Amino acid sequence: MNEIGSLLFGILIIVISTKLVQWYLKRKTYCDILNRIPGPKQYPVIGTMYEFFGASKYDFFYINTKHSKVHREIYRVWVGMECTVRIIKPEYIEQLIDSTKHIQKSSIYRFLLPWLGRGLLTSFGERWFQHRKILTPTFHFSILDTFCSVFSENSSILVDCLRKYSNTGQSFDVFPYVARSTLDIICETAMGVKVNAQNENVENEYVKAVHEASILSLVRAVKPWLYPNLLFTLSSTGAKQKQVLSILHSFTEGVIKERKLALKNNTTSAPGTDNESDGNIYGRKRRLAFLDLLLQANEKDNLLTDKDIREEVDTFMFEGHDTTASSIAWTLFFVALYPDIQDKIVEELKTIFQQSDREATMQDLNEMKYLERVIKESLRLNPSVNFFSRIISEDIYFGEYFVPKGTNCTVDVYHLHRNEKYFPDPEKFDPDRFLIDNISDKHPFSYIPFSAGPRNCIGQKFAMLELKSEISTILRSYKIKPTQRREDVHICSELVGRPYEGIHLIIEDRAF
Ligand code: HEM
Repeated sequence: MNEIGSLLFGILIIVISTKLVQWYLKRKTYCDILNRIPGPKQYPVIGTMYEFFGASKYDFFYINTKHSKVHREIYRVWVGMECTVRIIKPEYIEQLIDSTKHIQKSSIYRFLLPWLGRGLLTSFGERWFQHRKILTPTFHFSILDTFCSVFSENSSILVDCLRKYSNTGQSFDVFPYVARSTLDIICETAMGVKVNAQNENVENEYVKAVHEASILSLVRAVKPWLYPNLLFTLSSTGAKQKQVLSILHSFTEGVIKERKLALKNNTTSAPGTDNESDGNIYGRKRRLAFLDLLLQANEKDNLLTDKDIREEVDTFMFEGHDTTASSIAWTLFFVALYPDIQDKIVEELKTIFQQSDREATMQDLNEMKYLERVIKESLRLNPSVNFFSRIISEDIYFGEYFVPKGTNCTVDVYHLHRNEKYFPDPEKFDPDRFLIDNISDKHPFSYIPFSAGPRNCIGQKFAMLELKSEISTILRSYKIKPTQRREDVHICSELVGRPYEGIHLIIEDRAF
């Protein structure tokens, strides 16, 4: 090597070393700041991921949250080289989610992108704002009113599907039945198509694929070596995901295609069709499917592309059926465990329906105040969304702890709901915690099963009506009894917190 070559080589080494030192110092300062927040011991590169080594996917929830029992307000974990600050204190949660600044979901949601794309759950910025504005009217009170008959019809089909177990003493897992029913409901109400999943006797392919896609996203999240897309694509998890996504996307594409065709042939009650003016179709009030609004925005105003629609449909199909299925199953479990609470619900239903077997209307559902408290208490103890995450978009202080911009921050809903200050004897199932007099002195962010602030759950009113309709219809037909003890049913937190072993019930006909 001549002199110039050696000189250039020397300069290159100096530049690279300087950059490395700069990166190291910056990184060290960043890590030092975050390591002031308490949390488990971390190691270079792997961070605190060693906790997941050898664990089965069913342990994720308990590993993820075991530190919340020790650090009751805030702590940090390191997913490889990425820090996540977990917050449990209502005041910190309010700072994060009540603000319009920290609106972007955390980096963990990127694993949902192949499935849900940039739908409402995963998008941010102007795109999120525009889509939320387009979608909000679909959950208007007057539209929900027209959905109540769909809730009732599908709840009755669910009751029929369960009849074979009644008075037999045979225990069965109610979860798959409920999941098929909530899938039928979301398809019919939001998408305007009937898929009749409840008529199938086998596990529905779409429901099964949702389950698998949730697990695969989580498996990837705890294996940093699968983060690079290329490595993931080559892995067995990547291959499985490809297969599962093809089932999910063909299902939603089919739903969109069917609805588009129906709109074209004028066989629906969509806005802008001949049926719109009469306000009544097939003896029912006109229904405005969520998908119709999207298709309208696509056709008339060019606001949404075909891909945008597919992504929103995937998001709503997932958010709209898995969360509710889980909440219904958990609530049925609690109601089965506590017969006195079950009796009180039935008393309320007798007052409302006076022995009639008519369908529940919106007004009936609004009168189910005690059942509402039972559902709220169930969502407190086993929220279907146990955690959700954001990126800190501006430097923030949580109490004495500084968290720099760009850090992931997770809200631990499960442990928030067990704060003894707001929920004394937190493991006790007590629906009366939600009596008006008992909630007035609670921190507004101490109970957030549907999140809160600008990115709260858009479907929460829909969900509450659906839950009441399904649970009340079941209890008007059957007495339900548990076959598992509470301590034996574990949470399997994929994206939604499901009962790991299912919810096994015994049912008997009820003379209503
Ligand atoms: C018991 C049932 C439900 C629970 C517990 C629940 C809970 C939540 C929570 C906690 C979030 C915030 C998630 C996050 O920030 O990552 C959320 C968002 C969302 N939920 Fe729900 N949800 C339920 C039912 C539904 C239903 C029935 C629908 C649709 C029909 C729905 C649609 C959505 C959508 C689209 C978002 C994203 C909203 C946005 O970011 O603007 N959810 N839900």
